[in-house]
Amino acid sequence: MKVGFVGWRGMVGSVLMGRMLEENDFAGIEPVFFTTSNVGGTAPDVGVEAPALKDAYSIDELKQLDAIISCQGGDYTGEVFGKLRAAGWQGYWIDAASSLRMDKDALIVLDPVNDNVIRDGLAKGIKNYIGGNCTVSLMLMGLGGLFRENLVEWTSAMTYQAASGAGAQNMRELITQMGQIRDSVATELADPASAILDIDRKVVEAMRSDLTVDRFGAPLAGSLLPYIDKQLENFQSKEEWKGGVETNKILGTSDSPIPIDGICVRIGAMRCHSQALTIKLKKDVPLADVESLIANANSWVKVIPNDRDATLEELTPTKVTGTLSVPVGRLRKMAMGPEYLSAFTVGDQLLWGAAEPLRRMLRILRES
Ligand SMILES: NC(=O)C1=CN([C@@H]2O[C@H](COP(=O)(O)OP(=O)(O)OC[C@H]3O[C@@H](n4cnc5c(N)ncnc54)[C@H](OP(=O)(O)O)[C@@H]3O)[C@@H](O)[C@H]2O)C=CC1
Ligand SMILES: N[C@@H](CC(=O)OP(=O)(O)O)C(=O)O
Repeated sequence: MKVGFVGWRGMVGSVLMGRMLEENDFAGIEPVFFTTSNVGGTAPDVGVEAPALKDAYSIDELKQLDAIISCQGGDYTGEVFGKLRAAGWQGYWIDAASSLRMDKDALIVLDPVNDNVIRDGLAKGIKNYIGGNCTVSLMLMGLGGLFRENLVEWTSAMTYQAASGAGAQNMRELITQMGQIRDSVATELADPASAILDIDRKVVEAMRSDLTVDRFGAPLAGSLLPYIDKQLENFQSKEEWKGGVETNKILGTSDSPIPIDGICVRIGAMRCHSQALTIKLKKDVPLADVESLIANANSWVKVIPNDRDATLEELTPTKVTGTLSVPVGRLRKMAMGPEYLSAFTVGDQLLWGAAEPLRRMLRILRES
C-alpha cells in the first residue's frame, strides 16, 4: 500500500509519526512524504525507504497514492481535497482537520467506540475518514461504555481545554505568560516578608497590561478563557456545537440525536483536555454497574475510585500527559436524583484527541 503523509512534521503529525514508529506501522507500507515548504528535501527516517519530499499541492503526485493521511490543517484540505477527487482519485483520505467531518461522504473515526460504523462505511465504499474533535473523542473514549449500552438520555460537558488545542505557538505563549507573571514579582517572591496582597496587585497589573497575548488574544496564565473557536448564531461556540453533532455522528445516532451541550473553556494546561460531565441516565443504574460498563468499554479507559487521594494522584493533566490512558473518576450519583451521574475525565488531546485514531484507521484499511 502506497501511503502519502502530509503535515508529518507539525505538532499533530510528529505525534502521529512517533506512534507509528512505536507500533511498527511503517513495515509493509510504501510511505511517501509531502511538504508545502521544502520540495526535494530529505524524507524523515522511518526505517523504510522513502523518496525525497514531494509537493503537497501536486495533484499528479497525490493521485499515485492508495491512501493519504493529512495533518496539515483545514486550509490545506480545502485547497487540495476537491481537486484530487475531481481528478478521479479513488484512494482513502484520512484527515486530522475538521473541514470534512460533517460531510455525508465522510465518517468520523474513533474505532474503539465506532468500529462497527467504520466497517459499515468501508463496506459501503466510503473513502473519507476524519479524526474527531479532540474533546469529543476524549469524552467518548472515557464514557463510551454508557453510550454503547444506550443508557445516556443527555450529557452536559464542561471542558477544561489545554493550550495545545490552539496550536504549537499557543503552547509557547502560555509558558511565556507564566514566566512574565513570575518575573513581575521576582523581588517580592524572594523576600518572605513581602505582603501577599502587594504580590497579588503586581501580578494582576502584569496580567492586565504586560503579558504577550499575540496568539490567545488575552491572558491565559493565571486565568482562563471561557470561549473556544468561532461564535455561532445560536450563541454556542463552534467547539460546543461540535460536542453534539460530532458525538452523534461518531455513534451513528444523528437521526435521533442524544443532546450533548456545555461550555468549553481554555485553561493553562499544556496538552491534556479535562471535562466535568453531568450525565442524565435513562434509568437508575447502580454505581457499581456504571463503573464496570465504563471500565470494560476499551483497553485505555481506567476508572479512578472517587476518593481524594486517588483522584489527585490519577486524574490530572500532569499525570495523563503523553499517555494513551483515559482515566474517568469523580463518579457518583448527584443530588438531583439517582439518574444523574457526575464524572470527570482527562485525556491527551494530541494522542487520542488527534493522532491515534488516524494511525488506527490506516491499520484498519490495511487489514480490511
Ligand atoms: N493542534 C491540535 O490539537 C489539533 C489539530 N488538528 C488539525 O491538525 C492540523 C495541524 O495542527 P498542528 O499539528 O497543531 O499544526 P502545526 O502548525 O504544528 O503544523 C502544520 C504545518 O506547519 C508547517 N510548519 C511550518 N513551520 C513549522 C515548524 N517550525 N515546525 C513544524 N511544522 C512547521 C508544516 O508543514 P510543511 O512541512 O509542509 O512546511 C506542518 O505540517 C490543524 O490545523 C487541525 O486541522 C486536529 C486535532 C487537534
Ligand atoms: N478546537 C480544539 C482543537 C482542534 O483542533 O479541534 P478541531 O480538530 O475540531 O478543529 C481545541 O482548541 O482544543
